[in-house]
Amino acid sequence: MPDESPVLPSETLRRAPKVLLHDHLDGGLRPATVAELADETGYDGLPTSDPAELGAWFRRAADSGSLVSYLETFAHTCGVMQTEDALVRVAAEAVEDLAADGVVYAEVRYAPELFVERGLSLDAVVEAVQAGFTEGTRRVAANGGSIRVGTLLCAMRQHARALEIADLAVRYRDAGVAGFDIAGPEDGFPPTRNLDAFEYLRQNNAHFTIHAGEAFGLPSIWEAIQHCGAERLGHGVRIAEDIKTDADGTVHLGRLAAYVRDRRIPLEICPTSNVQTGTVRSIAEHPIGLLTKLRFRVTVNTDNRLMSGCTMTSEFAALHETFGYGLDDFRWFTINAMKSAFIDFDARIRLIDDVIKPGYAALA
Ligand SMILES: O=c1[nH]cnc2c1ncn2[C@H]1C[C@H](O)[C@@H](CO)O1
Ligand SMILES: [Zn+2]
Repeated sequence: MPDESPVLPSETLRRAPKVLLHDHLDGGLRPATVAELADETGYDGLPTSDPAELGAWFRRAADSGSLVSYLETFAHTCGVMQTEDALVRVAAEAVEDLAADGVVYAEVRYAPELFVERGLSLDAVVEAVQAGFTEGTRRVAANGGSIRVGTLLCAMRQHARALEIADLAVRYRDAGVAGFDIAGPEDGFPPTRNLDAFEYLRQNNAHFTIHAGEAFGLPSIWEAIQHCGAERLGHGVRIAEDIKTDADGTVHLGRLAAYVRDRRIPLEICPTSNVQTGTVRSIAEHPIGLLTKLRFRVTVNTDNRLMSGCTMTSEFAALHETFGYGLDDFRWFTINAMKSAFIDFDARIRLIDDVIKPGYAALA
């Protein structure tokens, strides 16, 4: 770890090409958009309509120390995302915000089943979000930028619609849906409740990740990989519980941790979110330091930009400040993420060779 590395200005980190695999659409709205959509759609549940106060409120409420209370504020973002117009707007703005943050490839996820309260069909939800991503990508290109966005469809663990959502992901895979995920409360909702969905996805050669090893420990990670067949782990941070370090610094990997590392299973690490949900006490104590040193396939992600008040740039800045990571480390996280994306191999290689490597070389 390059402790003596020079201080990297935030603008350098912003310009560095970044790849984001774990970002929730309903966790990344602009506060002003939440307020305006509430007004337009007649949603009256917000604590305030002032954008600055609203942004601060979301962050405070998410600093909750538990995943279950962290998830409570999504009722408000989902509350204002119940029309096609709202979904198009939120999706288009997400792409603009990610591009402004220096993200060159993103997989943005959401649960279609949360946007049907006012009568939209699941298909209409997916089509509206895809239209928004297309519009956002067009606006970025019109401003001289470039970004590619893929979609992951989530099923909520506490509902019983995973097979239906898996089918939706397969049906829309040629329209921009790159994969599937399960999200929501982890404790009490093991991933094996959705085995039929994972079986269906595997039969259809479709990709999926699973939120696991955030609010629940090793059994959740083990089930996600060995029973369900997850290709990546959403968070996966509690794999550190299977790693022991002796007083003399010798490290021992348990069988599950060794398997995750040997198979290069990507960890979608979201440092700030993990502090907010109480998964870890602080960024300084975050196992990303150990996992990176041990060369797990670590990726860095935002999770929920609104609730965490973060961006990819700010997550990189926090890691730079806390662990002394420099551009070589950020390039490594970025290439790890690009290799782990759910788009085709040729496209991943092209982004690595034509965008990421030259982008870091230009900063060096
Ligand atoms: O970190 C998370 N863990 C589990 N579920 C989450 C996390 N962040 C967001 N979600 C939930 C809330 C959203 O409504 C849902 C789909 O984006 O996923
Ligand atoms: Zn998440």
